[in-house]
Amino acid sequence: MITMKDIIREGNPTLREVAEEVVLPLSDEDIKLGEEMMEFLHNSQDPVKAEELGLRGGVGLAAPQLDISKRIIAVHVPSGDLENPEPTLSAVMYNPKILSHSVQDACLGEGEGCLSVDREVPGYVVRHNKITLSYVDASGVKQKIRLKNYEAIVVQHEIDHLNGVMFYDHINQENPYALKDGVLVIE
Ligand SMILES: CC(C)(C)[C@H](NC(=O)Nc1cc(F)cc(F)c1)C(=O)N(CC(=O)NO)CC1CCCC1
Ligand SMILES: [Zn+2]
Repeated sequence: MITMKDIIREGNPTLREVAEEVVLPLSDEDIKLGEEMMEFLHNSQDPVKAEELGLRGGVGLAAPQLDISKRIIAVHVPSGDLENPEPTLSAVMYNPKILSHSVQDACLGEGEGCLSVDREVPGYVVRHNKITLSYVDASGVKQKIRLKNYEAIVVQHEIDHLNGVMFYDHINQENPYALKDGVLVIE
């Protein structure tokens, strides 16, 4: 079972590598890894388990964060209201690829953090507001989906990890809260 000790932190060179595409058909090993990554996200969002296991509440995870330089990500975005337990996005994605994106950019009003970064790095992380994404799912089926707003931000944050990019690479050094006209701030 994945816990925080399995997650590498900034400074580990693996976080700056470009990860390798996963070979298809998916191996049992890669399928199992995806399941474990999703289990981590579920556990991390369960107050009892997160407390027991000392987990930070995670919404996404990329294989390079486990020191495995493969193009695998897991995302689990809760719906946000307790009545509706259905997550708005929950998927293990193999070889995810952004096919196209909106001209419209967006950022989280709160800025971003990272499970591999044990410090606050303030500032806006400007990303695409909408993306069209292809990936292979855990059943080996090629999927093509469109995402926007928070879900799109999460997936872009995870795909960055597959390309050795950290969220703070996007922050404007001169003025971390500088915003070009028209960037949507997502609260
Ligand atoms: C770094 C951390 C603060 C833990 C961040 N979570 C988060 O922003 N909020 C959150 C946590 C939940 F459990 C459920 C929920 F809906 C929201 C996160 O998981 N990531 C993922 C990560 O580090 N992947 O490598 C960072 C987010 C910043 C923007 C998108 C992902
Ligand atoms: Zn991260």
